[in-house]
Amino acid sequence: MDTLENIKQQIADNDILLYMKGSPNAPQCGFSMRASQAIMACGQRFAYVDILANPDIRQELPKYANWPTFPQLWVKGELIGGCDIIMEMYESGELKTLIEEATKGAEQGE
Ligand SMILES: N[C@@H](CCC(=O)N[C@@H](CS)C(=O)NCC(=O)O)C(=O)O
Ligand code: FES
Repeated sequence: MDTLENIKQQIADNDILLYMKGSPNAPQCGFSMRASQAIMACGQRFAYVDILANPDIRQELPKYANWPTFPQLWVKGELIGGCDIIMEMYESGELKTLIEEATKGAEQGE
């Protein structure tokens, strides 16, 4: 599968998906660390892709997303944003609501 198809598949298959540097348990950059910790604090399972281990995705996703940096949080096929937006939404409580809503859909078998 080519990289763009792979990206589209990942976004379609995972209701909550974080593209990041490293993993939630071993983030490789402060921006990815803060973003993954905020999402973990919302208490739901989420998928992630380590873009340091996938340089083709690191190169292609910013063009597809029209968003130049990592991390990138995608919920239900839509780009939510990067670290700044994730932290703002976390602090206002919006992130928890968004993540919980996205998980509810999955439980109903959508
Ligand atoms: N203000 C950004 C900070 C993220 C950022 O600047 N990321 C940089 C450094 S980790 C990046 O992804 N650069 C492109 C790259 O490393 O491929 C946000 O809110 O997410
Ligand atoms: S890897 Fe240097 S700022 Fe993210």
